[in-house]
Amino acid sequence: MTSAHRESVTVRVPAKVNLRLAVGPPRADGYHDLVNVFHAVSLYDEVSAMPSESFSVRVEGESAAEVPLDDENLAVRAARALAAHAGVPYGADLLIRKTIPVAGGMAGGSADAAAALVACAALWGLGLPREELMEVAAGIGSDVPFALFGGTAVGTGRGERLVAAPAGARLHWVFALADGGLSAGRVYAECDRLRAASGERPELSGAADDMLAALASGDAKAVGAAMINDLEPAALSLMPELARTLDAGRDLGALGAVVSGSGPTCAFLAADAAEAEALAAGLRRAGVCRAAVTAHGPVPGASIVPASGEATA
Ligand SMILES: C[C@@](CO)(OP(=O)(O)O)[C@H](O)COP(=O)(O)OP(=O)(O)OC[C@H]1O[C@@H](n2ccc(N)nc2=O)[C@H](O)[C@@H]1O
Ligand SMILES: Nc1ncnc2c1ncn2[C@@H]1O[C@H](COP(=O)(O)OP(=O)(O)O)[C@@H](O)[C@H]1O
Repeated sequence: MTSAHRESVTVRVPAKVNLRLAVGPPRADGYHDLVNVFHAVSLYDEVSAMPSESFSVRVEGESAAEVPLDDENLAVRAARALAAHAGVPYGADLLIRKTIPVAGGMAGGSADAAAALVACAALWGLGLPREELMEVAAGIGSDVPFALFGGTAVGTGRGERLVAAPAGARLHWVFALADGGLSAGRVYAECDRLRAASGERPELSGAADDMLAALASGDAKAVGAAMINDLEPAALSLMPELARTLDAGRDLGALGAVVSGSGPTCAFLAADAAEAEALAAGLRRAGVCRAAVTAHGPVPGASIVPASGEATA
């Protein structure tokens, strides 16, 4: 491996929460059209890429055992896809330091894929514009482009077509982590099943209007009131115990309480950092979650961590 421009590149990448997730009817390709207001939060994974002639991955962190180490790993899939896209013969040894809950509805695997794209593009000296990385990202998974994009954004199509949303004020969050995970595919299928049984007809037009107005106003209370996740009934149907967690957060004064994406992590909005800490402590005391962590948003998407001595990456 002689052509790599660096010894190693490390990228920090945020988790997401869905501030508004509107789900349309199932499409012919098995996916659903969405209006998906993504919001990047300060809960991060780190992915380092080292030069190699082949592709491999190691994972460190509390939930490392739940992450696949073969080609099913989304970071490996992303690195391979980038090499194929750019037509380069390089490989990479990837190291993932995992903090984002696995299968938790916070897009940790997608985040790692986005981080691997940024890390390998730099490691291999590809000089690709972000837009081109976004195209490769969309081929890996619906949530991968947002992990590159960061901030707050509205995703349409499968969630991969992104437009930045008004920045608004800094938002303070508590995430209640659950035991076990939920598969996104299973939760979408359960959503379809519940809707078929009730005759509900989903409507995407204008679905994010209330949330976008609330974000633009900078009023956290309005944001909390506009938080709606169409996948929540399906996640609650598959994991009924989450209702207790959501109720506990509401009783503790959360401005908004939703299941994050396909779950089972529950997201609570607090008025400020101190209220978020108090809410997290209350959830722990109530014994309604495996762990409760605080974070803020919006934060930038996948970004290179400057090596020591480097001013910028
Ligand atoms: C629900 C969301 C909300 O942001 O995220 P998570 O909460 O899982 O992180 C996403 O839509 C998940 O995105 P992601 O996890 O990248 O999904 P993909 O790998 O593309 O697809 C996994 C499966 O989810 C279903 N799927 C996904 C996206 C979409 N717009 N419609 C779907 O029906 C399909 O059954 C697909 O086979
Ligand atoms: N790098 C990765 N990190 C986490 N999960 C991964 C990764 N690569 C593949 N996966 C697989 O993707 C599934 C969904 O993971 P994740 O993205 O964490 O959840 P979610 O889609 O709920 O946000 C996991 O159960 C795991 O099998």
